[in-house]
Amino acid sequence: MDHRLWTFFYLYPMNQQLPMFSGEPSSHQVPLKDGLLEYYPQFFSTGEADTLFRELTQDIHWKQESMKMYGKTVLFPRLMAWHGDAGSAYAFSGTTYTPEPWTPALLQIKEKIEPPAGVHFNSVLLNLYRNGKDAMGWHADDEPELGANPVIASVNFGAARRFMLRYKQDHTLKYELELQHGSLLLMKGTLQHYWQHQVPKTARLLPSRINLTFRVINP
Ligand SMILES: O=C(O)CCC(=O)C(=O)O
Ligand SMILES: [Fe+2]
Repeated sequence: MDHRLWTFFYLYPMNQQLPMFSGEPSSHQVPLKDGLLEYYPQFFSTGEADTLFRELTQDIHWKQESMKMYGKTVLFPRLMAWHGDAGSAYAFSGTTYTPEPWTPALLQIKEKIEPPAGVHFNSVLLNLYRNGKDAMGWHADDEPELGANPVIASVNFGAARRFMLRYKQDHTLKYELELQHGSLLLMKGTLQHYWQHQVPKTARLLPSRINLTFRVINP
């Protein structure tokens, strides 16, 4: 099927509140060219998501990190934190991050997402987007320590934001969804080889949003 048709087909039901008749949260498979997304709009109940959002906002030591670009120090337009098993150090944009230990809230989330993800995660990168001006530019999660075809589990709390994907070799091939409060997005297969993703800035006045990407870091 034409890719734009897929986009329309999947985007429509994704924003609906689907009734859940079984105990399992419902999900949508998005079979992209050379990659796979699986979206669970209401993976956490609203009550659970509200509590986790509050706990993470308060308990994480959020920091504005910087990176060197063309000899200049540039602040990332968001706050970040890195948690995980001791020994899962992670190099990102020229800096090596040593993880803080797991907190009860992080362990609670990790235990709940591991069955659908089918892997045991040893680390999580946290990003706090303070308002619509905070963002993340185009990139792929393709650092060598993530291995060839990583499963990355992205968990979202707070303001809903656009999550855009583009095919690396043909930017007209695109997909986009709005990541909701309490949702889980699994990125799988060869997605990180062939696709980039971003969370764009918006002029809309938005409250804060927390995204967690659970990862398996190979030593
Ligand atoms: O905030 C998001 O939804 C994306 C986060 C992301 O791409 C990353 O942490 O690598
Ligand atoms: Fe990413």
